[in-house]
Amino acid sequence: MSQSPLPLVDLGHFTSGNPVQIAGFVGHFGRALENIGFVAIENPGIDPQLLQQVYGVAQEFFALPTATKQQYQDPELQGQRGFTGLGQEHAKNRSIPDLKEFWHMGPEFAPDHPLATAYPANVWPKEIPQFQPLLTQLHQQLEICSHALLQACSLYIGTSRHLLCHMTEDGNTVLRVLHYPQMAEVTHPGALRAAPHEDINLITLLCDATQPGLEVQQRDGSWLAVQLEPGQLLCNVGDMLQWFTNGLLRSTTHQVVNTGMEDSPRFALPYFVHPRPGMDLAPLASCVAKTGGQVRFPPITARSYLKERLNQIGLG
Ligand SMILES: O=C(O)CCC(=O)C(=O)O
Ligand SMILES: [Fe+2]
Repeated sequence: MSQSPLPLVDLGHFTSGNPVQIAGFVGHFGRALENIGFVAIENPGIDPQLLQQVYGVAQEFFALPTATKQQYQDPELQGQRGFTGLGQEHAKNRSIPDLKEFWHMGPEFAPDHPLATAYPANVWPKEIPQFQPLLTQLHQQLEICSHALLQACSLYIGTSRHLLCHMTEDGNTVLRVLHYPQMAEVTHPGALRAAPHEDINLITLLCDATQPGLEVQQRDGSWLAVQLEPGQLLCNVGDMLQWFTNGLLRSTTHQVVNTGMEDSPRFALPYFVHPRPGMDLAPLASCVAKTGGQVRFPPITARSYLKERLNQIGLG
């Protein structure tokens, strides 16, 4: 396992830099997504105090009795909103479930919005009144950050600056509050906190987790342990963006390891950016040109792609 750091870029150079800094950001960010698929972001615009408050309510929620948490697990929602307990999600082609439980929240729409009934409504734990406002605030800050990163990505892949943002407008973007319990609480031999997997969506933003454990697979197969500095955020490419860019940008395998019974509980906050369900993910011509001219993936809507992939991981 290697410890060399991931590429690091400063989002301030993109959002308030001069033209040279903007171009530098686009180049560094894009090349990192192309080479490793993961990049650390300095100055992501996420309030560190808010992040600590969110981890505080996450700790409070997951410390509730299992029966209380299960009130927020609706089998009809198949994990798309509210609580999902231990033993549910597993990586693709793997039967042993991951050692994690989580909470999902999605976008909120006004009742007269055309997509108001397209996604399940959010649910909120009544035991923790601050859960909803804090998560909603974090979701908003992450959305702003994701827009800047998607713009930089669009410029890098040679399309109009707003194309990827436009694709994600009213998409089913989900904030996941993850809890990996202390190992002594679980018994499944061979299970990992998160088995090797690739994310399904366009890009993922990962706030700094409360404990180490995340590892990214490098091109030579070795695992790189990721350790962010406080205030940094990770961005990685998901399979939908790899598809849409004809493989130019790399959806990299990653995992969360547990090293022993003494592991502390770990909390993490991935934000999975999704396109609108009707968007076609057929590879973009500019990316086909940059990847040798052969179209590698057929057209498919984000809706069909997601449905198939959720089925493969026990959430569909
Ligand atoms: O816990 C982490 O740091 C990463 C989680 C992750 O990769 C996922 O939920 O897809
Ligand atoms: Fe992931």
